[in-house]
Amino acid sequence: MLILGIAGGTGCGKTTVVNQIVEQLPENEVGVISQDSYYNDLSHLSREDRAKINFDHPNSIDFDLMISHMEELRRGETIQTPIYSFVEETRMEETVPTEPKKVMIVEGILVLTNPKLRDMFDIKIFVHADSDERLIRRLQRDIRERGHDLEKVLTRYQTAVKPMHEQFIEPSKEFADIIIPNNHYNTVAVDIVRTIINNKL
Ligand SMILES: Nc1ncnc2c1ncn2[C@@H]1O[C@H](COP(=O)(O)OP(=O)(O)O)[C@@H](O)[C@H]1O
Ligand SMILES: Nc1ccn([C@@H]2O[C@H](COP(=O)(O)O)[C@@H](O)[C@H]2O)c(=O)n1
Repeated sequence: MLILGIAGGTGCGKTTVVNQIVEQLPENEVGVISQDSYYNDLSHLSREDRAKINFDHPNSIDFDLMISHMEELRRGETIQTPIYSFVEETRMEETVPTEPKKVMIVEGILVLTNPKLRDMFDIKIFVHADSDERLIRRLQRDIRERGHDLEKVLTRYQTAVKPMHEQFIEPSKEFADIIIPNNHYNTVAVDIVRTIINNKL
C-alpha cells in the first residue's frame, strides 16, 4: 500500500486537490481518509459547549483511532470510518465501511503534525495558499456548506484558526516532500502527483 499524507491550512484546497487527483484514477485502487472524520466524539456535550471547542488544536482530533485505522487498512482489513457532522459539531452514530486500497490518501489540516501518523506516509504533501485567499474561501464555504454565519467564521478565525495555523500547521510544512502552491488551480502539480500514483498502480 502507498500512503500519501496531504496537509495545509483550512481553505488551501486540500479536498479539491484530492478530488482532482482521484477523479482520473481507477475507483477501486485509490481510497481517501479525511482527518475531519476523526474529530473527537463530543456527543456528551451540549451544542453550546461543543461550539466552544478549539477545532484547530491537535487535541481535537482522535489521532489514536485514526492511526489504528490506518494500521488496520495496511493489514488489509476494512475499517468503520466515523461520520462527522459540521452542522451538529459532533460524530454521528453511523459509520461508513472503508476498504483498503492500493493507494490511500490521508488529508487534513493537522495530519503532518502527529509524528506517528506522519511516519506512516510514504509521500508527504503540503498544499499552500496565502492566508487572505484561504479566509475568503473558508468564509464562502462555511456559510454555504457548514451552516455557519459571517460572525461565527470570523470569530473562530481570529481566536482559533489563525493562532493554531501559526503554532501547528505552518511549522508542519517542513516535513513535506512536496509543496503545492494553490493560490490558483494547479493542474501541473495534480498531474505530477497522479503520475506518481499511476507508477505505483
Ligand atoms: N485553487 C483554488 N482557487 C480557487 N478556489 C479554490 C481553489 N481550491 C479550492 N477552492 C475552493 O475553496 C474552498 C475550500 O476548498 P477545500 O478544497 O474545501 O479546502 P480545504 O479542504 O483545504 O479546507 C472550496 O469552496 C473550493 O471550491
Ligand atoms: N465543528 C467544526 C469542526 C471543524 N471546523 C473547522 O474545520 C477546519 C478543518 O477543515 P478543512 O476542511 O477546512 O481543512 C478547521 O479549521 C476547523 O476550524 C469547524 O469549523 N467546525
